[in-house]
Amino acid sequence: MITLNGVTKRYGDKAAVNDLSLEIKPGKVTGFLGPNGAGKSTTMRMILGLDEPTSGQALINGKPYSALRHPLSEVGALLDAKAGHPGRTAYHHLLGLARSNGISAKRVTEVLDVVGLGEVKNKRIGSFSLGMGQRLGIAVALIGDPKVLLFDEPVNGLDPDGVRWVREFIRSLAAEGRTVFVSSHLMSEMQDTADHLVVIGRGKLIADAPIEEVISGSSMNSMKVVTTDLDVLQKELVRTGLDAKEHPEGNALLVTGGSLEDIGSTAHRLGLPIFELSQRNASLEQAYMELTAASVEYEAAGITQQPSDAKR
Ligand SMILES: Nc1ncnc2c1ncn2[C@@H]1O[C@H](COP(=O)(O)OP(=O)(O)OP(=O)(O)O)[C@@H](O)[C@H]1O
Repeated sequence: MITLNGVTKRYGDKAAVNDLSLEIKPGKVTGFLGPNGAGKSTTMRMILGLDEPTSGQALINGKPYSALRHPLSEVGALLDAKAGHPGRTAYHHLLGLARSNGISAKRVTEVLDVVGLGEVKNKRIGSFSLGMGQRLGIAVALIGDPKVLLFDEPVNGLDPDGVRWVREFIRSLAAEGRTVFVSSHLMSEMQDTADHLVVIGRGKLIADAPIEEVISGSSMNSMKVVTTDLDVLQKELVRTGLDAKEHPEGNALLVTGGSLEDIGSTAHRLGLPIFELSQRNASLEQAYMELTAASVEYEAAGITQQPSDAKR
């Protein structure tokens, strides 16, 4: 479990992280989202004891990182996959880390197998592809068999096979009951990986909720209805407080702000037959864009963020 109690980090006048309180729970993947400069890396660094909060506390299993007696056995992190001397073999890179932390050489072989690097363990890190480097970074995070794991942009630059492997691996770690906290800018990837989301903007908490709740809160959730008299139905839906307009596909209405039942009962009351009544859920990307629209730090002049097409 990771706990943040009113954590603030100031750089001069600027609060990179502003009074953040959170509990990141075990047994699920918690996605960590926010625009560039929102404070994600700073938050992760404070959890890992690499930055000191200006005020508040960042705790791992109830203790600040500095108070952990065997840190690698309590928390593992993938922050920069390129860390490690290029002339060293994967095995020796991990062995050095294991030895200085009282971890057995057997565990080194074990984690190399777990991440699929067993056969290349005697190759130099410098010859590794990005995907292999990422697997090595994950092996480093796992070396002490910690219950808490942090991954900063773990699929950055990976090919589709690599992305899938990381996603399934991260999910399996949560399924084992570990606390898994993952940051990413790839919304579609987050939608497939995370159970719960924490969204921050300009250092402040914007959302802390199950992923379905974040998506269902989007105004981009819409319904399509097809009937014989679209004008009559549209007027009545608008009169009852729903937003109904012509559907971009034509010969239908696009309705937001109500439920399928609202539309069905209104049509029934008007005696109109329904030929199609369907719901289209927003994507995580659309929900995220709405949530963070007010907190994007650097926006290109003249470009407003438009949620992309609802079709996926
Ligand atoms: N060492 C530092 N000195 C001064 N300002 C800093 C420092 N580290 C971070 N900041 C500022 O704090 C804010 C948060 O940065 P941070 O890197 O945590 O954001 P982020 O959400 O990880 O961004 P990104 O998605 O771009 O990686 C930014 O405005 C950044 O410029």
